[in-house]
Amino acid sequence: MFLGIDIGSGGTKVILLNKEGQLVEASEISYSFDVPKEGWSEHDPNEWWTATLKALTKLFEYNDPAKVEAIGVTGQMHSSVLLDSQGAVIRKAILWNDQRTEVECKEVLNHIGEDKYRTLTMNTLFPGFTLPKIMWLKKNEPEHYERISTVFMPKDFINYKLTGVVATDVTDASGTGIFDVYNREWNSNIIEELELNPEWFPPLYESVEVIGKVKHAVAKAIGLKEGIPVIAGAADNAAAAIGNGVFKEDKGLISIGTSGVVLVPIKNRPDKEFLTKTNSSLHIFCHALPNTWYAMGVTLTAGESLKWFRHAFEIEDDFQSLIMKAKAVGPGSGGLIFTPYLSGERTPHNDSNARGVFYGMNLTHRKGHFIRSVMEGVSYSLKDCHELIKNIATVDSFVITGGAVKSELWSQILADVLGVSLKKSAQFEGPAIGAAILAGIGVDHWKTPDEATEKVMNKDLITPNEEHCDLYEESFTKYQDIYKKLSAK
Ligand SMILES: Nc1ncnc2c1ncn2[C@@H]1O[C@H](COP(=O)(O)OP(=O)(O)O)[C@@H](O)[C@H]1O
Ligand SMILES: O=C(CO)[C@@H](O)[C@H](O)COP(=O)(O)O
Repeated sequence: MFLGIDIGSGGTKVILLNKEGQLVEASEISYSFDVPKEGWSEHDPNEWWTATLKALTKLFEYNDPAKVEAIGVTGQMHSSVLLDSQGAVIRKAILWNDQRTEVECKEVLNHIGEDKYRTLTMNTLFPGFTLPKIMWLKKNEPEHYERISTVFMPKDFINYKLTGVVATDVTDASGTGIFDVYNREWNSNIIEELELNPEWFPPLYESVEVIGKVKHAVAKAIGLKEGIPVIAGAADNAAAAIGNGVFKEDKGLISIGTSGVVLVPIKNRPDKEFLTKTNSSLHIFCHALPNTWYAMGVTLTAGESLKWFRHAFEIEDDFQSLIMKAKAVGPGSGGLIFTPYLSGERTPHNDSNARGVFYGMNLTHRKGHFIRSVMEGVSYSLKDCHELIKNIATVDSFVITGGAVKSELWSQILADVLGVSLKKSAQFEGPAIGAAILAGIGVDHWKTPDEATEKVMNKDLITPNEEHCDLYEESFTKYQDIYKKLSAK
């Protein structure tokens, strides 16, 4: 069996995949990230490790850990884990949806030159990326900056706890802002220009490469056999794509987890000419198989918008009961429109000051209208991403994954808003499954992801309802107008 571990933003998920690619068991330990200030988000990496151990204890309650043959870890992207020279965590990780570094992004882009920076990395610099966080620390927390010995991502930290090896992979390095996505290597130009220490950035691997073996003490504590290989693993969106068989340009992935993404593999290696056709709010990153790349639009607060709504209004109902209330309301939520910019937005606005709005409230609106409008608003934001992706890739079909896939209504709303058929993944633990598949490839059990996924990818097809599509098309225009009218940009 192969073990997949996913350090999600809302919980750590662990899964076991058998050698036929079937999901044997899954377990999750949920948590929430800290929001110490408006626009900030942080999480203690040690909590991710504790959650991993707890989730594994649950997973192995009725499964034999000695049957695990390889391990793949994945996790949220960009969230900076900083270690000192003793391997201790210096401070809480600053997460992918943190917006504190708008000034540092501008400073870096001014220093290097915006066009040059984009050519060097294939991307613009978003506040959630790792580089501006390092620059922020230099200015605001010099006592922490001085202690930095390693900069890596959440899944790399778990790999380090498992193996003692400091490493990262090309998919996560892509989201640091210090990485040459075209050549799949650290960008020495940026490192030199910004006077960063090149030793902070770990040795690079392709996602499927083995970085080391589980340490004796850890193997003993979990009950694993001695010497189990751990692969480098991949960023969560790349892993989710692999877990859903999305690694060629014919198929795309849409995910609604804490964040929302629209992802398509790119046909050819992305070059300067490709960049001229590509909106700069899209991400161009290395994919999890050697010599492959993808383009991605990101909505920062997707599933998290519904979670926020539940907390903000102290609603006791679970997601299922909450969504029942939305079901009773017709498409369009009686004219109520929500913009999900609760922690700024990347695609299409790249605006850390964008904020959420409920627009069009009237005396007829009830709780169900608000819940449905949140689900619709998140879907509109993914339509914004989809529109930009359509300009650069022709994709025959999209698979939908993430926690929101548990809801039939949300999946249908998304199909109606986008006006495209969606294949709904049978499993919502896409990233963890993808990590386990990559582990299977890493130890030569499978050659390609579809050898693992073809038997298990039973996906329901969700076809859009044409009447609803027309209505949503009109609401989408109003949704876009809200940002245009209220934006401070
Ligand atoms: N039963 C459900 N119905 C609809 N949405 C759900 C349900 N359970 C969870 N979600 C949504 O899924 C999100 C979490 O998705 P998940 O993929 O687990 O996120 P992450 O990987 O970021 O931790 C929640 O924020 C919530 O909006
Ligand atoms: O920042 C991004 C992608 O660039 C996010 O997609 C994070 O990778 C978090 O993912 P989830 O926890 O929502 O899966």
